[in-house]
Amino acid sequence: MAQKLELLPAVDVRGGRAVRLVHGESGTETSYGSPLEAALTWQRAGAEWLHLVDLDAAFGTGDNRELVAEVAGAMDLKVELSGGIRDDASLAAALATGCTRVNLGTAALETPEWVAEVIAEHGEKIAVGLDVRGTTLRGRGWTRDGGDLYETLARLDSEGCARYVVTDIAKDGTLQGPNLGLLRDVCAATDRPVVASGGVSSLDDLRALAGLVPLGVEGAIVGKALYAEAFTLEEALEAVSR
Ligand SMILES: O=C(O)c1ccccc1NCC(=O)[C@H](O)[C@H](O)COP(=O)(O)O
Repeated sequence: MAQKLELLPAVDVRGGRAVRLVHGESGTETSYGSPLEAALTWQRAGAEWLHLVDLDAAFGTGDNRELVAEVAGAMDLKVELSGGIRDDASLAAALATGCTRVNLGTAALETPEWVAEVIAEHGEKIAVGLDVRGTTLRGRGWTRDGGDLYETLARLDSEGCARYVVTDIAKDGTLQGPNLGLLRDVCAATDRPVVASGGVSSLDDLRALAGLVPLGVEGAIVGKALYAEAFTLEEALEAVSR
């Protein structure tokens, strides 16, 4: 039986609040209140995963480390933690939350030797976020160019990276649908599982992503669509359950 698509509802934290951004751009925030309440809402709705992002740490405008640790610690589900994890101290703090895995972004572009080391040391606990405009990677909270997607993917594959979280920044927070072509291309370029992120707007988008599971898409992060109540998480889980 084909594996079902995993769903990862997102809680992005900025200034202590759960927010959504458009194209990941600082200053486009819509606030949705308490991150803990949001996370508990997704957990109560049956989520198996939470995608938890410290946006301040990603942008270099401070951090929400204690709050993120509180949210991660309150969860019974699996947590993928992202945002500003770039060195031994931030990685240790992230892993100490008890999260299931962390998502490295900027570090994979700027300190590849360190990333190779932590992949070798932590294996499945490390995913790399490939955040792209076209086929150009972006780091530092998606504000700086960081090289070619496929060259970086080949390097990370050779270093044993366990999985990738692939975001088309042009789609993120826009409710315009995921970039299925990009996901197909990435899946064709790697045998590692891919988590799709950005742009999900409808249950049909989720069904389309579920159709890519045989190609290597393992999961889908869903943010804005849940906060905008385009559908409920229960409906989303049902839509990808078969
Ligand atoms: O994940 C990061 O490190 C990050 C850094 C800078 C800006 C945004 C960042 N993440 C955003 C997300 O992970 C979104 O929650 C996710 O792509 C959901 O997108 P959508 O469903 O389109 O709201």
